[in-house]
Amino acid sequence: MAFLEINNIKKSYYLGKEEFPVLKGITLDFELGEFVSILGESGGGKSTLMNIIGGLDREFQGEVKVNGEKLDHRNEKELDKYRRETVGYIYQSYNLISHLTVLDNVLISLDMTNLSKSERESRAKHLLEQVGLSAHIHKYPNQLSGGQKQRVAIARALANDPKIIIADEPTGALDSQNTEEVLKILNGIANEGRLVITVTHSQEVASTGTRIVHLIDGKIGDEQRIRPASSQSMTADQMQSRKLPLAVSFKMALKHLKFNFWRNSLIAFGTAIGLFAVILFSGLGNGISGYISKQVTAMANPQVVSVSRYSKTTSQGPENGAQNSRPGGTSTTNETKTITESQLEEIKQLKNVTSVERSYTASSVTIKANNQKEISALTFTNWTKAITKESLVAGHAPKKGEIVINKTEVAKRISKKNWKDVIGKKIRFSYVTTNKAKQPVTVAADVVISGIVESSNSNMASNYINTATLTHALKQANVATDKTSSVAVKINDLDQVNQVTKQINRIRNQSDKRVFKATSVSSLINTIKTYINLASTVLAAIAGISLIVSALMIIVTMYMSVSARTKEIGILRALGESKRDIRRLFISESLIIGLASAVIGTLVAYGSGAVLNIALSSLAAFSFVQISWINVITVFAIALIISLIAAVLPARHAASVNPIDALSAE
Ligand SMILES: Nc1ncnc2c1ncn2[C@@H]1O[C@H](COP(=O)(O)OP(=O)(O)OP(=O)(O)O)[C@@H](O)[C@H]1O
Repeated sequence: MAFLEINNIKKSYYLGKEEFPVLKGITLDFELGEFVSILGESGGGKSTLMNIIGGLDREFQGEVKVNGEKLDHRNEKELDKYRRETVGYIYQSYNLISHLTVLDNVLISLDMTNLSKSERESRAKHLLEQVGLSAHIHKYPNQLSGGQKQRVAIARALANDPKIIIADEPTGALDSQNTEEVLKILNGIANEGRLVITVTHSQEVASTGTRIVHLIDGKIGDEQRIRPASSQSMTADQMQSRKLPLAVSFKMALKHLKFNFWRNSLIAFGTAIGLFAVILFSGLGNGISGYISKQVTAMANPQVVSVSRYSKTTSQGPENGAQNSRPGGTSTTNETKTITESQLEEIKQLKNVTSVERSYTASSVTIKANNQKEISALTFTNWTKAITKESLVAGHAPKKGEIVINKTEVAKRISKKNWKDVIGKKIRFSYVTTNKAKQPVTVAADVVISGIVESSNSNMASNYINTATLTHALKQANVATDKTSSVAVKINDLDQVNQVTKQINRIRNQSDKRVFKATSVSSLINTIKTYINLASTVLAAIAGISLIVSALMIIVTMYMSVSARTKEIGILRALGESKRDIRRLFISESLIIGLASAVIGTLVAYGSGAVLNIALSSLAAFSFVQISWINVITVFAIALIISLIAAVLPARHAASVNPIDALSAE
């Protein structure tokens, strides 16, 4: 039984409906140790026959039997394995992969074997030494002569220790000296006990083999035995083939990206711009919301809810004490509803409420320091838990008999330059209001300045007097202290603030009317944060549009890469790589570009964030750009998803290329 049998092979090409028969029933037997030359005129179907024998062509009639077993050419995976294990190719045009070194070109085949890394490398070096190329293993194909290239191709064809070597015009592009050397090597290969089948036009080449087969008009003409086949049998197979591991596809992708380093770096940079913008805008959003909540919580305690009476007409309820209301709950201009003791109790009973303080507001207040002019038209409120210590720029919160004054409104007017020195000074405040008998009275007291606040909100009362001191002065003037329009409600847990605020707002009286209007700073912060989030999301979305451009860029690059590398795809398929391996190769390339651009985008965003923070530090001692881990992870995820999506179509296209057409690509 012959090692390779081909029986009644028929193959036609079709142009439209017109049939062009090329092979018209070819039957041949081949033995191991033979060096068979197939001679025939140009266009006679020699390459077509080689593609069928080599397992590249699946569209034919007839059968190919290897070692007595029929090759199922309908089964693509079986053919991949056959090419990987049994066949080695040598072409007229060498078909080396230009971006891989000589050594790497030989290693591609070996990557599909079960040899260890060091075994693969030493075998590749050994094969290159056998063909006399030891000194050239780190060169790229374009740095070699034609004869050297063909010897690399021979070393590569032998790498996986195949039983069959198919050589399609192996000396067609070589001068006589190189031709002689290559023929010697091929004869040596046959003598080792392999089957060498070569296609040639040259009678000289043909006559160096063991047998010549003439192909005439799509059929076998005469056959000529020149000498007997080598009787040497091949040593038992040391190697077994394996599917190409993912890591190898990844490494090959890296090598190709390295080969076209600048072009690929530009693409990665282009993609990185969009990612950078997304990450920076998100970081800016984080920073600004952080800044605003810091500012707001510095102004007022977020754990305190300000409660006033609910009124439909004045739905803009007073915060932190009504501006237009007078202490004692009486008002000269407007009938503002006051909070009674029992209503205050009702709030006190609510869960999570730790204390309720009345908020007294005094307007048109006059103060006088020793030997100084009067300062008038001021607004005072009592110091409640709603006011934070952070709002103090100097001194401490007012204890009994003390007051905290506003920096610009009062302190600087008392002492322009040394405004901090006013702390400890005694002042007298006074204002006119109505007493319980609705008579105008003056409320006055001597107080010591304990601290200074800087209010950034001019609408807010910005001088704070100790509560006990104020109520004492009110009582002395016979002004009611149990009816105010506003109270400060302290809640024990920041997380409960919104819940309690809602609860207070839901309280209804006997006639089912809403009683209170509660506002908390945390709800204000939340509202502001929502707006900032919205703004930064819109900005990030705009940046996202540039990501679409990036994705298109990767798609175009990948498509260009596929068409520029059609031949490489053909070579890899001929070496036994499957469609899946080709797909993985291109997807890996795209993923690496995506990953690189995410790294670049993140680094540039961190860098420019730091620069922005320094530039903005004159505005406030705060980092306005705060890039979080979530931002970084999101951007990496976006980059990987984009590059994956961008690679899918080109990679599928690459995998679907017919290997024969790919090999004949220019
Ligand atoms: N994909 C194809 N579609 C249509 N016709 C084809 C195709 N490939 C080859 N042919 C035709 O089939 C015939 C045989 O081609 P093949 O390449 O096998 O010849 P060959 O004997 O190897 O020629 P040469 O010695 O010039 O390389 C030629 O006439 C060629 O034009």
